[in-house]
Amino acid sequence: MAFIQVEHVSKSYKLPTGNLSILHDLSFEIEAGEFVTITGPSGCGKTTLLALLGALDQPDSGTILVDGHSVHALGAVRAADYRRETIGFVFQLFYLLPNLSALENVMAPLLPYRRMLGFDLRKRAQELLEQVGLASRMGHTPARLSGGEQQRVAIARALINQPKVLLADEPTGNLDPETGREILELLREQQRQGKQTLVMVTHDHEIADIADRTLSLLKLVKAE
Ligand SMILES: Nc1ncnc2c1ncn2[C@@H]1O[C@H](COP(=O)(O)OP(=O)(O)OP(=O)(O)O)[C@@H](O)[C@H]1O
Repeated sequence: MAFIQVEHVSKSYKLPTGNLSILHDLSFEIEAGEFVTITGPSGCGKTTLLALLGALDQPDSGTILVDGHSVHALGAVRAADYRRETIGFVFQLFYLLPNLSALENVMAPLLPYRRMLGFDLRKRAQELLEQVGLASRMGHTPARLSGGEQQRVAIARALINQPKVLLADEPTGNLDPETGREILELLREQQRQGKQTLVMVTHDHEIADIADRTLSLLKLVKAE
């Protein structure tokens, strides 16, 4: 069985004017450890698909299995457990907490569970910041970091729970080309080391070219 199995998934959004149908009977598989990019025209549903894989939202119909577990119809608590245990998210706009230091941002997702963890959270966060090249910036708040450095913090944060799956939504979209390449290499290196499955939404064909595989979505948005 494939590590990620998406079968006959459809998704629409309810608007005051009616339903906006985005994904239609979508099926695909992703193997463990693969680096897959999702491409397609603006508005075709790439971010929506990533949200479904991360159980941030639910499909109208169809099934999504990740590592053998159904994730398409989880309640809020189990969805949060699934994300904490299995998923690391990296976003285009970083979404770091502005009043926290880099170190505190990396620790933040697991801070409420600190006493239940079988490891030293602060030590792991420090190690991750070292791995992403920010050993000397741990005490800085996001405002004192460049865009590339902020994305490095966000990558360390995504890795704090040692996720099996990394979901990245245009992680280089807000960076200049050179910094974007560095961030991509970093993500790739971390993914190889951690043997994670990496699913990345991107508009950048160069990124799609270095991925193991690309899923191209068509724009089939329909108002009903
Ligand atoms: N929560 C929501 N409620 C209503 N409509 C939404 C919602 N989220 C997304 N949409 C609409 O669904 C469509 C798909 O959005 P989505 O963000 O998944 O596309 P995308 O392919 O990631 O686009 P882009 O490349 O521009 O980021 C768009 O028309 C968007 O306006």
